[in-house]
Amino acid sequence: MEKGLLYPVINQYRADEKLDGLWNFKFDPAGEGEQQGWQKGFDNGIKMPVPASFNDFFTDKDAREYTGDFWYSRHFFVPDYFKGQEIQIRFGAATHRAVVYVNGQEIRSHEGGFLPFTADVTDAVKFGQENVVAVKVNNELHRDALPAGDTETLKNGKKMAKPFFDFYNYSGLNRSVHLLAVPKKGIYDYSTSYDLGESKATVHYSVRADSGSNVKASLIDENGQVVATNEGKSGDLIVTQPKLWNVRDAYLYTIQFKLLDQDRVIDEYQDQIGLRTVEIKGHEILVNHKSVYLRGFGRHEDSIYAGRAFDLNVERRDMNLMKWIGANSFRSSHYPYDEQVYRFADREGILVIDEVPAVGFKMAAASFLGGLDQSFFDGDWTKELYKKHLDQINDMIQRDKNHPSVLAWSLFNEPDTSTNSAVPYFEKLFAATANLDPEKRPRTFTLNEDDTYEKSKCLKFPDFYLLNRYPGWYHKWGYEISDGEAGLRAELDEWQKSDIDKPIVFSEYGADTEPGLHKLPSIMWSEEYQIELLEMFNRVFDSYDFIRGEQPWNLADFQTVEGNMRVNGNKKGIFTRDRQPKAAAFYLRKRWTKLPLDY
Ligand SMILES: CCC[C@@H]1NC[C@@H](O)[C@H](O)[C@H]1C(=O)O
Repeated sequence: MEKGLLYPVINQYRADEKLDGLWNFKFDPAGEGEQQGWQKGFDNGIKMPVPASFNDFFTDKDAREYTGDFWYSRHFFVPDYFKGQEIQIRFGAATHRAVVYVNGQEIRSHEGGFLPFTADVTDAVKFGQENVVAVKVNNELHRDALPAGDTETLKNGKKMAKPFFDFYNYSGLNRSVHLLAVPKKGIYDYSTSYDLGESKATVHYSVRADSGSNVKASLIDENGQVVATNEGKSGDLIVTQPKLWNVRDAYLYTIQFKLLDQDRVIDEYQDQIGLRTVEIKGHEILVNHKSVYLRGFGRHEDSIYAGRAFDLNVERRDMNLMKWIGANSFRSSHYPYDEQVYRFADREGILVIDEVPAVGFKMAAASFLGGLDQSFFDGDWTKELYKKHLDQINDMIQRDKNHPSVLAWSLFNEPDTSTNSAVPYFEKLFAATANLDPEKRPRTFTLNEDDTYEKSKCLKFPDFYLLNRYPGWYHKWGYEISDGEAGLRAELDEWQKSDIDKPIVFSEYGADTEPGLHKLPSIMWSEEYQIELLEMFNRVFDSYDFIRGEQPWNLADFQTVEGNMRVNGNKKGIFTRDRQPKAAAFYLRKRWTKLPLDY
């Protein structure tokens, strides 16, 4: 668990210098890096862009598919005037694990390829001089790590990733790297929660900072007017006539904390927040006590050239596509996205179901690759897996808890929930995560095809349900789709007859579609069939009032491992991988823009 994951800010107490750009890069298949002294830095090697996945830059298959250790290194200057500050190197993500060295000294290691971590390098840097950072990264997949998979060694001795999940194992320093100088006794974290009254809103805040200091908190509106202040490390900021953060109608306040030692300001942190509440009531999802019907997508951080790297240009385009089509939400399938994505969503009024990379926790996924027939939760890997799983939920909630866009936390994607061993694992995890979020937002996970109402043993845990269902594609496809609809309705009738009084959101459904393939009458893979499948699901959604959301899979086509079921990746996108519309995009836009934006 990280000490603090505050997003970097610049002010008179805090400096932030990005270390993005070309780093030196080397594969280390023989595991000889330390022995060769690479931890002291190296100037030879491939010039590798950061942030980026390394995979798609290469023209040879061994490099693209490389699995194992690989190294990054670059020089960086620490100015003399940073002296007295805590010097940190903050990695937005190193996929999947990393060891950080500065001037040859090992600083720390980190596990988890989709969340930030900070290396305190204060005692290792030379002030007023050039320094060198080296990072050993490893992208192997294991059953006791997130996301789950295996790493096999081929007969030629090369390692190969065998994911239990359907996205390419893009690896590297996928997000920005920052050199930070912050007060040694400063603000480590803050959290907020909200109460909305008739004509006022109360911001309950709490600041984690060095003992012996005090805090002056202020709330500032979009015109720069201070609308509320309070003294104390925790307390209330009360806003009269508040402008609430609403779905697709965002209003952001700046919250500012000044840390005082006696009456001297020693640190300051400012961030943008939105005044809103989230709750589940019966089978309704409520934002500011108003029912919301989710429309949007499962997504991936995925684009050509830089793979899984965060790309501001792609994010801007994706947000515009979602606004154009009439969406109001997305799920960060299947891992926490770059922090800038949530800041985009905060500004655009888009709701996010934030998902931890607990994907592939199902032997069916592994047996897709010849796995075992046991439960995923009674393997010799389960104990270690649980520790990492809880750690990454902790960090995801600690990192993302102050975003108004975050609606809920998804703790798994399509896990095994139908075996007896699943129950104690879920029991323990839901108990351990119950109080991590100061706002107590709903926790959930997606239910795979096999985890139906009658088969799943874990339906008591989630606060609402995310269903991934694929009649019309993985079964009852093509001309049989009418049977697929009948089967889907039969399952939903079971849900309806049950005493379950929680919302259901369809978080995945769809058809692989080759853009430009047209056929009358339709056949699978044609653009016409993708629309017919969506029409079938929408007929079903419109028949059950406890269905409170529709998020087809996926916003855009994305890269996966190669295989006889993938044509250069997963083609279930409503948009192509270069973000152009398939015919289904116009069909969904017609359906969704009929609804009010915030409905
Ligand atoms: C039947 C499981 C469907 C599966 N669900 C998880 C996604 O990550 C995959 O992309 C999707 C697919 O196969 O299209």
